[in-house]
Amino acid sequence: MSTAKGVVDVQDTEEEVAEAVAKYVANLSSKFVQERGIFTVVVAGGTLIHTLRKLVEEPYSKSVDWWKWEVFWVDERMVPPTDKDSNYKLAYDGFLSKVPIPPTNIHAVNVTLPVAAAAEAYQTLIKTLVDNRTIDFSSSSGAPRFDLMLLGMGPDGHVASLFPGHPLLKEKQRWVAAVEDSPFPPKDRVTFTLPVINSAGNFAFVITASDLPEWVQAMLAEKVGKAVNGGGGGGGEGEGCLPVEMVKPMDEVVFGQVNCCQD
Ligand SMILES: O=C(O)[C@H](O)[C@@H](O)[C@H](O)[C@H](O)COP(=O)(O)O
Repeated sequence: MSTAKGVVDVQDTEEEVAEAVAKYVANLSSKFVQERGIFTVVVAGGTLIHTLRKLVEEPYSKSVDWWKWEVFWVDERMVPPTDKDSNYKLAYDGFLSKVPIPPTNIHAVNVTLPVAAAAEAYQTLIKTLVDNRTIDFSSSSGAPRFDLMLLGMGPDGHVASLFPGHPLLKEKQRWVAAVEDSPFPPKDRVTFTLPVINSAGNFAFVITASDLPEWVQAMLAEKVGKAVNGGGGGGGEGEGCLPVEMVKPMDEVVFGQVNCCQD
């Protein structure tokens, strides 16, 4: 799997998407472990974790150097880590509990704090890890550069907990922000902002839902078309611009199925 800019990997089935994603992540893991001795990975909630299942099966469960992984969340819902809505629980049950990543390398949002304090604490943690070079830094954007960001897209075009029309889409300074009015429950969330998402060293959209509304499919097909042509996507910051359209990292791979991201 190439990691060149604007790769689109459309498979026939979800099973094949899961295979392709596992191979892509395992390859990047070995590249970064070799180059940096560390692999910083950001995950989302949603169906992504289920799609990652092949990565925790053989051969990858044995070949990946899990001890070098540092794991983060692009967004978290402010519920206890035992709650069915917790992104931590989702990732722990489906992924993290199955591989030997040291617990100290698993960086969850502190959901015991009030949401604004939790966002600030997560940003402080990330700053500390940038300062000690665990997380790479993009001098061009001034934001952390995670080695890999694995994201999904919501049915309304939301990414992380950045929702259509939300003022946080214009955030330029903060790396992590609190959301207290999520249109999907729970209302309180902590999320990375676009400057961090767009600074990712490698970025993959993993989109396997087949029930996306037609207008979202059309928008995605357009984004995919732009990626195929090597562009970073169009769209500006104007009103009505979907969060997914505002995601423009340097190296983007879109994984999808034939029935989800093609016209
Ligand atoms: O906490 C969240 O809600 C997620 O991080 C969110 O951004 C998710 O990735 C999308 O909603 C896609 O979800 P699906 O993969 O379930 O479509």
